[in-house]
Amino acid sequence: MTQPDIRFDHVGVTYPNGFSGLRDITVDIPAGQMIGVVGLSGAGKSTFVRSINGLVPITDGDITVGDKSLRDLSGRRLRELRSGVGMVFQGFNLVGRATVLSNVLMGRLYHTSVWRTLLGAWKKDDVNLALDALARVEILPKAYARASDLSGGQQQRVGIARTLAQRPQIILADEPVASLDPPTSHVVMRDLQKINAELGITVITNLHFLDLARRYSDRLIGLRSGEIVFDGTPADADDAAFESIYGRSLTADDVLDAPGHAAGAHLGPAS
Ligand SMILES: Nc1ncnc2c1ncn2[C@@H]1O[C@H](COP(=O)(O)OP(=O)(O)OP(=O)(O)O)[C@@H](O)[C@H]1O
Repeated sequence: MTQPDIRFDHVGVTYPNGFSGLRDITVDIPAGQMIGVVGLSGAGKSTFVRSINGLVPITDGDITVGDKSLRDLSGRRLRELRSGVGMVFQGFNLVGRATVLSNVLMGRLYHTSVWRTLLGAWKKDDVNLALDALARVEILPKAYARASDLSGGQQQRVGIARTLAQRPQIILADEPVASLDPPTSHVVMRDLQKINAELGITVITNLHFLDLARRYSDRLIGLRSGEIVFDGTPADADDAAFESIYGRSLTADDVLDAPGHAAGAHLGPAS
């Protein structure tokens, strides 16, 4: 199956309260790229990422995923598009009292009849797919543990495995490491990078920390007030680029691995 390119054509998102989340975004994302979306809080990163699978409806322009237009896509056709676009969430979104394997099998829901889902009568192929996905993120031994008994990093890897079980062409990761400590953040980002490199799946990750975005992406898209103010390789992202994205110079709060930077700690006010 050919992987789809993603095209934003003059896309705008105006929320029901009139707030403009994205303005006139035109950008092409060829299949197979590993993209880091960066910007200040409120810049529109989540809106950008979530518009690609219709979680946030666009109000101007159009997004195409392969030959499918998201404009006015609803019902069965929207579900079909979403079946090829996996999503990884900041809060993992697992069912805590269910096993790891059951959570991963949820990635097969679109391809499974209601009676099989209700009875837990999963097809052997689907179970094998779920076990393979767990092996890929190196937590196969936890397949029969309760999801809530896992550490945050392990839970996020289950979230990634669930997405992989979906056999997606695109993975959208919305702040996937925001709840994790620095070493675990690197593990999860390496998983996403590996999946991109080995399976050719387009991965679009919205990240608060610039050093993570630079290290694990091959292209950075910088947003500010709902507009693209930077689009280039990590090597292009010099001080001037940071200033245009953040409207100020880089501070320790923008970097995960700043010296003495504990998880979630703030070294001082942003200048
Ligand atoms: N449902 C909504 N209704 C109204 N405004 C919204 C809604 N969702 C987001 N916004 C606003 O749109 C802007 C962009 O939000 P978005 O969540 O995309 O930013 P972000 O860059 O991901 O920021 P953060 O890192 O804080 O999540 C923000 O000003 C936000 O308050």
